[in-house]
Amino acid sequence: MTTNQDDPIAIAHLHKEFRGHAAVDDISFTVPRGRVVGLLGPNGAGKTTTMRMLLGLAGITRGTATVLGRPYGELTSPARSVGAVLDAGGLHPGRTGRQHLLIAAAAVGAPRSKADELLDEVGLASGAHRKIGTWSLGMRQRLALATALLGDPRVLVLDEPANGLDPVGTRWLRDRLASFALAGDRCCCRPTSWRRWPRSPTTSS
Ligand SMILES: Nc1ncnc2c1ncn2[C@@H]1O[C@H](COP(=O)(O)OP(=O)(O)OP(=O)(O)O)[C@@H](O)[C@H]1O
Repeated sequence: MTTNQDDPIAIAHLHKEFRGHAAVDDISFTVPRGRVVGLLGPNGAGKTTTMRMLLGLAGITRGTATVLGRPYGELTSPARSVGAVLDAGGLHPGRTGRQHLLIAAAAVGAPRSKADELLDEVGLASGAHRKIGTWSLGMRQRLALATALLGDPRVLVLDEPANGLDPVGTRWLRDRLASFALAGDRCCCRPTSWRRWPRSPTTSS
């Protein structure tokens, strides 16, 4: 597959081995501006590992993965470049949703008002003062998405963001991602498990 290195996400001949076993084998794709692209493949096909390499969370064995033309580690303001949801289970259970978002806002230099605005937008305003440990999976997914949006990034990378969302939440997420991609020159990449599919991940938009 040919790739365009000018696209906001560009993956070229990416390969990852864990102790001699290939988790990702020579995958290439790009995510153009204004698009929401899904990465499809069965469990264990390497979707999450691909996203982790893109975000600098896993080393690359061979190939390249760039966001806005650079490896993630070379971005000058990563939070303003790319927002990510990789594991909504990683939130601190003893903090309230609002505490979590205020801490994250301070870390990326976003105003406190942005945290409250996003809590409202993702439908968590009424539960924001409860501890995250008491929240449902869908609520945690919404909070993770709000966290990813804090820096007003140009690119979103989301790993199975609809997990745990109710039908209304799933519809809201679809519309939100479409409007995100359409606003300016932004784009979104979201892996989705799909059983009964060849082992190598493929893309669809
Ligand atoms: N840290 C690790 N050490 C060893 N093997 C790993 C590690 N992370 C992932 N793998 C292996 O790499 C392969 C790809 O895993 P990955 O989580 O990327 O798949 P996936 O497509 O996201 O799966 P799922 O749809 O179940 O989330 C799997 O065989 C997995 O066991």
